Amino acid sequence: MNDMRPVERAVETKEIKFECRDCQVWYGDTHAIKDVSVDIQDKTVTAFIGPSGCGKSTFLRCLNRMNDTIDIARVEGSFLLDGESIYDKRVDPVQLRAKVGMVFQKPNPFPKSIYDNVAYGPRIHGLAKNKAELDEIVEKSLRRGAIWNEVKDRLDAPGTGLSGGQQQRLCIARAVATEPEVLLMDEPCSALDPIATAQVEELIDELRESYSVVIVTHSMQQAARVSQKTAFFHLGNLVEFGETGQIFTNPKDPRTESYITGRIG
Ligand SMILES: Nc1ncnc2c1ncn2[C@@H]1O[C@H](COP(=O)(O)OP(=O)(O)OP(=O)(O)O)[C@@H](O)[C@H]1O
Repeated sequence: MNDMRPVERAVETKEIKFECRDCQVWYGDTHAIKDVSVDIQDKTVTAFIGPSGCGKSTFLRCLNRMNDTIDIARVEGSFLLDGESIYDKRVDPVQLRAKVGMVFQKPNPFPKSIYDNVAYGPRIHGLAKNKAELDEIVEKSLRRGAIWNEVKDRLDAPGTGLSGGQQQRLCIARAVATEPEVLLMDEPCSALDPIATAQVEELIDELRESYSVVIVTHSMQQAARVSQKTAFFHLGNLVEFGETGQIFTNPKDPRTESYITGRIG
């Protein structure tokens, strides 16, 4: 039979990496995150946007238990990574942070060589059996961080001697060296010039092929350029979450519209 019906295109379904439900965070009496529920997909860049103090970084830090390090912070709700609670008593936060890596606003290489910056995580997690394997991990990670060509001849030089943009790519290489599944980035370009920012944005787009990436950004242009999903936070609430294109062109909530058109922020 000559079947002329159009071939149905496979719908691209991405796995849910993080399933967050009814999440709350308090700092003492300050209710910083109010009843937030969101699904974060694998192999996707998700941007968290919103005015200063709305809770973007607080929520990001919940995803690898960085708020545990803040005495007055209290976290409630369900945070499931691949279906398992990351706040379960059996979960070791150090192991969790190898799986859910983080890159900070200000590049923060250790006061060690470029090589040792990247080798640090694999060493403490016992990921290499010998020096040759470690060398391989370091090279692969620096390549993923899109900085290998710039540093391959000076791996023993201090990481702190690199330019700001190179330091940030070194920190990304360090974060991917432990083979994480999720990469959290808290305003990773805010200390970088436009050229270094463009390099890191390009890198984020490549990292999406392997990881689930969550980025906090103050730049709506950046969110629009690098992310496929966007979450808009306001006063601790997750006001709107959806496809980045929809959030920026056809927001459903008037608060989102006010923010993206520059009326609040
Ligand atoms: N360590 C802390 N101790 C006490 N309060 C905190 C702490 N960190 C954040 N807060 C408060 O929690 C709320 C949310 O802050 P958070 O830093 O998560 O917001 P943000 O959206 O990331 O802001 P920004 O864009 O300015 O970085 C704010 O009211 C802030 O003052």
